[in-house]
Amino acid sequence: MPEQPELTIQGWGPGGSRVARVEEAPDDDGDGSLELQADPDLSSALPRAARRHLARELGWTPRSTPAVRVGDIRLAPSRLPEDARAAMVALLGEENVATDDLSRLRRTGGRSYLDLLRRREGDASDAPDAVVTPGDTAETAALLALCAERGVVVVPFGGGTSVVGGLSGMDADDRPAVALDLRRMSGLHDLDLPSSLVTVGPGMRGPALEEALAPEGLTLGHLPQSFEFATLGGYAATRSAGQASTGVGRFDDLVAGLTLATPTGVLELGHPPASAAGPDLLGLALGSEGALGVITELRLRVRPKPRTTAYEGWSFRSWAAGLAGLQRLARHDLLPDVVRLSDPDETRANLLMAGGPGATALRAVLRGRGHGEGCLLVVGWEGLPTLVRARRRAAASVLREGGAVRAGRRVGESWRRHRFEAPYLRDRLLDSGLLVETLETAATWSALPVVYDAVRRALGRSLTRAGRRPLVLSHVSHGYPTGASLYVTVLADRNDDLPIQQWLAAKREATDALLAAGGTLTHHHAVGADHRPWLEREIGPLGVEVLRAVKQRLDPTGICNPGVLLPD
Ligand SMILES: Cc1cc2nc3c(=O)[nH]c(=O)nc-3n(C[C@H](O)[C@H](O)[C@H](O)COP(=O)(O)OP(=O)(O)OC[C@H]3O[C@@H](n4cnc5c(N)ncnc54)[C@H](O)[C@@H]3O)c2cc1C
Repeated sequence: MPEQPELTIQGWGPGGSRVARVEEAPDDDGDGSLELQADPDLSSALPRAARRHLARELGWTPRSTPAVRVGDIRLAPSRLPEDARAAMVALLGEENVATDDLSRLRRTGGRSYLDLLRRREGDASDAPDAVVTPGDTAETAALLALCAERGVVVVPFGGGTSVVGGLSGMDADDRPAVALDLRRMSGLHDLDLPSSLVTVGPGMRGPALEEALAPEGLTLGHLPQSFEFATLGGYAATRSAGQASTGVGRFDDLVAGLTLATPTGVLELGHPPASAAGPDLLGLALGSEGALGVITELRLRVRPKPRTTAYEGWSFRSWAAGLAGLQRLARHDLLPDVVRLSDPDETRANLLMAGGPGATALRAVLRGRGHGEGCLLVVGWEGLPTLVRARRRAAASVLREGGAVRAGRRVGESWRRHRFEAPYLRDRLLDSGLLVETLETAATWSALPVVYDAVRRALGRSLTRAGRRPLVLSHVSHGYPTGASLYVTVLADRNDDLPIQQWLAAKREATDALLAAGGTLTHHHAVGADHRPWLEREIGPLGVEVLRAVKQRLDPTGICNPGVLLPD
């Protein structure tokens, strides 16, 4: 298996060994799916109209707020006791127990706005004391037993793309901690073609799996925005959803079985194709975020690579009309594989960011049809040509009945081409004095409009400073018969004196508001450290007790990622 590129330390994209720079992004991989915007300068990363729009909406003047040099990031010496290190070396070999600064820095935290702020300000106080890389399930289980005996916290580390503080390693007892890096377990172990099942190591990333499946004409089809760097084990541990999850299913739906190594033994979970042997324990491991043990192998459902794809745009006069249109598609079982309805603010921002004559012409056409303040919907179908044609035709007639107007294939194809670029742009906006963060939830069709209003109001209230309001961009994606997820991107003029407190207050207000309105705490980002104060509101005190009891049985000394999932 070829080396997978390292994620840069202070932002997004592949990084060199010292400096985190977006110029190091690779070229297009040739199949048109990863056209990355590798531009270090905001003025060329964003069209002038989009910059003017941001400045006007946010009352923001771009200013230079660069990250400190990676070499200036503060890192405390490793606290791993020498005898524990020696025992780990005896188990894994010297080359698989690292305590040097760069290895530790590379495995520090994830990629939330707060993680990035800390690293950009030179703070790595949450760094692990060592990085260990076991090679298989047996070594992982032995390492967990060793750490339990010696009181060393273990934080499984996949791609490092958590956006909920999943890798913070917080521990009430402040014990030494190791990052358990899964990169040595990234092989394809078995392909059961008749059953459409593939067995893989958890450290493998999506692009490597897709590359390995391509010669067989197969695909997994899980495409989150973090696709380039996140791992398959990370997806399972966080219950991830990809951009085509409406069609192919969430990552939970793709896991047929897995192996979970815990400090007290190894669990083999899942029995494809299906089983009625009591409650499904596989569900306990999915979304367990390293708090119950380490996922060391996965059996995943794969499917034929689609023979045809069709992406296109539609426009609705209003957000309410757009939501009603999606609901109608869901009721008729006609939701496309990719579905993404932007609210008026996101629609305007996307068209301005796209820039160019095509986007300008489209805006004029939409204005002419009374959709000037409307909502763009991107839809995509994939599969056998006859099925794609039939589903597309049926969906088109339902959309038209709901007042939608076709906006053309270029809208859909353009979204598809640029869909992995936003995190690169985020780095440039962070360099220019902005707060940029996302949050997500899901709600039933009936609750969704209320949740949407509540989140926007809460963010507006919390982030308005001296009359300057934030810009809140939302879209609905991942449709279900009963509802959909809501994804929110927020931009605001950063409070340079108290940037962390500024976001913590906004996040608190928004989370309280979305829960009160009937949304879930998280649709696909997981609980991590950031959401755990609210978990009890979602699953109740007895639910939390049940999880605690399971953890107590599998991890009696509480060394498995104690900073996530369960409230203090
Ligand atoms: C720019 C960006 C875009 C994103 N887009 C999406 C998106 O579209 N959809 C989506 O679902 N998420 C998205 N995310 C969130 C993130 O990518 C997912 O949560 C992903 O599943 C994390 O995978 P990872 O390998 O990076 O895990 P990590 O970040 O390394 O770990 C995440 C959590 O899982 C635990 N863990 C990791 N591997 C294992 C294992 N093998 N066994 C046990 N526990 C483990 C870790 O301890 C941690 O608590 C995005 C994040 C970023 C930064």
